[in-house]
Amino acid sequence: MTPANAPNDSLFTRALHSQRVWATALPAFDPATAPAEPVALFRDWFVEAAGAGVVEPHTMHLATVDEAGRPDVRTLMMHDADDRGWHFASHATSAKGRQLAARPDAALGFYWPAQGRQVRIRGRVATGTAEEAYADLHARSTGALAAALVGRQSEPLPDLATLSEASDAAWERAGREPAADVKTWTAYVLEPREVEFFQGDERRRHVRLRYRREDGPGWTRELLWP
Ligand SMILES: Cc1cc2nc3c(=O)[nH]c(=O)nc-3n(C[C@H](O)[C@H](O)[C@H](O)COP(=O)(O)O)c2cc1C
Repeated sequence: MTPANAPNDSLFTRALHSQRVWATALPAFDPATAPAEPVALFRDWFVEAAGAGVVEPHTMHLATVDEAGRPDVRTLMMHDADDRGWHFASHATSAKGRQLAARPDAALGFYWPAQGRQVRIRGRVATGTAEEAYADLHARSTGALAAALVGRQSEPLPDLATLSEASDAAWERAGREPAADVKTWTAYVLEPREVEFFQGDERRRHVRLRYRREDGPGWTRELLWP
């Protein structure tokens, strides 16, 4: 540690050491009452997270691997969760798009701190049709369309002025041409093989319930040591 870093390091250390998890009243979770299908439980927990005021409960982490097997992760918006799986959208030409095209195995993670709840999902990502991508692109705000119209996601950007110019042009076009298409915009669905629900507990007796399925339709359920 150099002297120049000392004040910042001590602020950092104090801030870090003052943090707590599972220090509030948390809901009880009885796995014996859990439904046979994980998506039903996920949808219940999502409604409860939104109702409890969890900030942006629809954001999730998507983990992929690149062609060399190196993991990558980023935050995305969940667009739906249904019998097919967990839906999201992005550019096929982005890093994640290229990684998923080469290796469609992926994982998602949600964390809802107000309730001490985590959900982890593993499976394969299927690519939706062009019609699904178009519908997704136009289901949301002008800002979402403008952001997609900017394109070139994950390419190196020479400077912020270049982004500002491209963004202004995209906002202008999104307003003038609300039906504009973005060919690289792609709808994806992660089809789950494993879904784990984690209910945190103040005394660290966390409850973990994992659903698993192979190729058949039914799910098996098992508890895991925390
Ligand atoms: C809260 C939040 C939501 C995001 N939602 C999306 C999204 O739905 N789709 C998307 O392509 N990128 C989204 N991003 C940006 C991604 O995290 C990421 O920067 C981008 O997709 C490029 O990732 P890649 O280089 O791994 O492909 C979001 C970022 C944040 C912080």
